[in-house]
Amino acid sequence: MVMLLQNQNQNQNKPPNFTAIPVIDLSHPDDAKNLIVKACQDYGFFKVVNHGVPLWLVSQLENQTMEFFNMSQSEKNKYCPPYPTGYATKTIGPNGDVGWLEYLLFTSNDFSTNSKTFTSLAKEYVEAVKKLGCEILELVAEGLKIEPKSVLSRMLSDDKADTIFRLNHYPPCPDTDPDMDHRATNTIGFGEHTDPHLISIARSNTTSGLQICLPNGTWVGVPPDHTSFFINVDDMLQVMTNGRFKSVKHRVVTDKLKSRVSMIYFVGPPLMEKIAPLGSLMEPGEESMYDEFTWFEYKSCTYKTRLADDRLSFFHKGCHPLV
Ligand SMILES: C=C1C[C@]23C[C@@]1(O)CC[C@H]2[C@@]12CC[C@H](O)[C@@](C)(C(=O)O1)[C@H]2[C@@H]3C(=O)O
Ligand SMILES: O=C(O)CCC(=O)C(=O)O
Ligand SMILES: [Fe+2]
Repeated sequence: MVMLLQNQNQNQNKPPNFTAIPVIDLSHPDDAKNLIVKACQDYGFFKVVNHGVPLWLVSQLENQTMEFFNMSQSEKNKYCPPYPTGYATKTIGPNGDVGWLEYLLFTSNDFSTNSKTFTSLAKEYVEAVKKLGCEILELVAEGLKIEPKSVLSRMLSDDKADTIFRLNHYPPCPDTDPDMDHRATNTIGFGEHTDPHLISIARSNTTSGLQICLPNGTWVGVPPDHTSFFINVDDMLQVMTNGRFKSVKHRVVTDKLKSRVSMIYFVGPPLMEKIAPLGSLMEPGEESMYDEFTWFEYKSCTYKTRLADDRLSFFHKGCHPLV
């Protein structure tokens, strides 16, 4: 893959690893519900183990995904239907963002590529991850002590849930930056952003690269763990918890020698779902930080902005969205 990414070599001086990452064991739901809420408040980010998604499924889908990305560029380009679904390289979104990656993006349950095996594995994986998403959203409601416990998970179990499945491939990037005196620099694979949805459920192979921003503004590296899932709090969950949970800012840097592959399932509500802080969560006299809007309105705004833009700021009480 030939890539020319001008001004993309940023010195991200390898940050320290996030050693305090909350690890939630889903085989102990009573502990898990409280630990999840704490993790969402403290970092907007946590890792789940004993998640119930079969590891054979995960690794077979990863192999199939690599088979796709290992095809010739001209073969892959056949899978570039009109944005936002299908295969793309370098460009992220419609507004000029670029990264050192290629990816497949599926916005429906149709995972068609050249391989029937890929299609059926992707279907099975997404079903399993959807189940995991419902379980996590139920635990969030239970941990927050709000009823019914399906108050969040119902948006995902709804047939009209607006989800995205994304497979990212970051080829090795042998960068050297003459301005940096040949010190190691890292090229941006996926620039910093928050995810717009409710939660994102992500995993990767054993190559590092994912970094998150802690509430004090420090960037930390997330040590890869190919058998676990990493959960991000996204913008919609920040709104629905009236800011108690923080949508986590994250980015991906490339590796000089190893390729990285990640699979992310973005859990979005039905397009016409009205999004506002949950009434059952609000303390007496607590003011809503956001005006009510639909997920469709937020999503439309998302696609009019750049990756690093603070999209939520347009929806703060009294601000006028770009719709
Ligand atoms: C630059 C962009 C890409 C993005 C849409 C956007 O205009 C801003 C948000 C981006 C993001 C981040 C999370 C997901 O990867 C994604 C699919 C999403 O819903 O919002 C991407 C969008 C994209 O790649 O199309
Ligand atoms: O590749 C990753 O681990 C994260 C990519 C990402 O943030 C995204 O696709 O929204
Ligand atoms: Fe993301």
